[in-house]
Order: sequence, then C-alpha cells, then structure tokens
Amino acid sequence: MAEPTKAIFLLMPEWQGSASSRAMLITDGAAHLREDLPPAARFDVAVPQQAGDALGTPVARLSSVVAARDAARETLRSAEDPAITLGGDCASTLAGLDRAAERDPGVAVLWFDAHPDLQHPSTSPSGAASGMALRHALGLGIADLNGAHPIDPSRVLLVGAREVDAEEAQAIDELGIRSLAATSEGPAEAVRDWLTEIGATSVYVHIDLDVLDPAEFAAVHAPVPFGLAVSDLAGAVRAAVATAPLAGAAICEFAPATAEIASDDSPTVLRLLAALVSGGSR
Ligand SMILES: NC(=[NH2+])NCCC[C@H](N)C(=O)O
Repeated sequence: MAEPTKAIFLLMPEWQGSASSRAMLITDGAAHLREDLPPAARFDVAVPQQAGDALGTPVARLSSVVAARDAARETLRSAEDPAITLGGDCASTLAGLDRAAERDPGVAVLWFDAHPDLQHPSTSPSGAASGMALRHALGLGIADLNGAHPIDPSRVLLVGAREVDAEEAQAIDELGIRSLAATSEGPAEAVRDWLTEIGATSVYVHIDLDVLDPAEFAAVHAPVPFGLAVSDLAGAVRAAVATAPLAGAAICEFAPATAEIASDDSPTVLRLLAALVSGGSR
C-alpha cells in the first residue's frame, strides 16, 4: 500500500485574477470547499476583499492579485509539507508553484487546463491575471507577477488545452512546450512516460477545473466542450504522484452558480484531492 502524502491546504478565495463578470462565484465556491478540509491542515490566505487596481499595467486588479500572492507566500514560508492551494482563480497557483520550484529545481509542472494561460499582459484579450499564470511562472511576464524561481519550459506539460489564443499558440511553439490533447487515449500513461523522460524529481500539479468535460462538471464560469473525463483526470494525477513525489498543487476556478451545483460538483474536487495525496507506490 502506498503511503498517503501529508499535505497542507491553502484556502485562497482569490477572484480578482478572473475575467468573468461572475468571478465572485469563486468566493462562494471557496466557502463551500472550506467545510470539507481538515481544520488542522487548513490555512486561510488573507485575500483582499476589494477589487484592487491595475497599477498602470494591463493586468486588471493587479494590486489585489499581488497582495493575495504575497499573503500565500507568507503562509508557505514556514510550511514543510507540500501545499495544495484551492478556492481561487488560476493566478492563485503562483505562490505555491514558485515555492515548489525554489525547493526543487528538478520539479515538473503538469498544467491541466482548457487554456494554456500563457498570455502576456501586453497581448491579453481580457486583462485577466489567470490567463497569464503560466507565463508568469516561467518568468516571462511582468516583474510584479514573475516567479522568483522561473520554471524551464521543457519541464511543463499542458494537458487538455483546447481554447488557445494565437499569441499562446506561438509561445507554445517558440518555447517548445509539450502538450497532450484532452481527447488523447490513456493520459495516465502519457503523463508517467513524460515525467520519466524528463527525469522529474518532484511534480507540481495545476488543475483548472475547466479542463474537465462540461457534461461531468458544471461548476466553472465558461465551460469548454470536449474536456477530460473525471476518471481520466484522477487517473493521470494518481499516475503522476506515483512517478514523482508531489511538490505542491492547485485546484482552481471552482465557481458553482448555485448551491445545488456546488453540492453536485464538490465531491469531484474531493476526489481530485484524494488523488493528489495518494502517494502511489514508489
Ligand atoms: N485560467 C483561465 N480561466 N484562463 C482563461 C483565459 C482566456 C484568455 N486566454 C484570456 O487571457 O483572457
């Protein structure tokens, strides 16, 4: 039997990085998830309440996104166990991902998302920091949001991206970022093979819930058809953490429109959490 991974949970109800007019549903979603997290391992990140200011940049609500990231960083400073950030938009991944890269330069990043989040602020169609999250993790955005420990693009695998802006397609090409289509058979095996091929010494798992097929998961702002089945996503995550130890993770964009949708879909989030800490058999 595999040893479960001991992890801490960072509840980070950040919505300011989202472009949706219904972004505040993320706050409701976070409140819902909070109840299911073990209190002893749960840390509430002090996300500003106010929308914040772009600070003269093209990034909407940048001041609040930066303040939230810094608050998460502070929480992580003394943490030993891998951290799983949840309850926020995709930019909520930044502090945990940077922490994982600081601790292990050999970390590999699995980016499960309907979008590659590789927009640069200067070309972003929305100004949403969430759509620029991976670019900043690579250290290729603006100084306010760039990671202090940039990930090498060769250590990133995009899984399930199917709504890709032209600038993002160009970046994927130029940076040589590998990707796996949502429709590909057996994502677990492909993920395992890739981690082995690049010699990953740990793995950071970013999950935007919109990577899932809308037929199986409704609690996102803007569902994108033809996504991953829940069982395929959970299986790929289990395969990943069985191949390399979990360095950290984020589960983002849980935005249930109603209490009923929240109740229907939160078990899926818990299933993904279980997969993240499943440890695998090493
Ligand atoms: N993490 C997300 N929800 N990303 C959506 C991004 C959509 C688009 N590429 C943008 O930058 O606005």
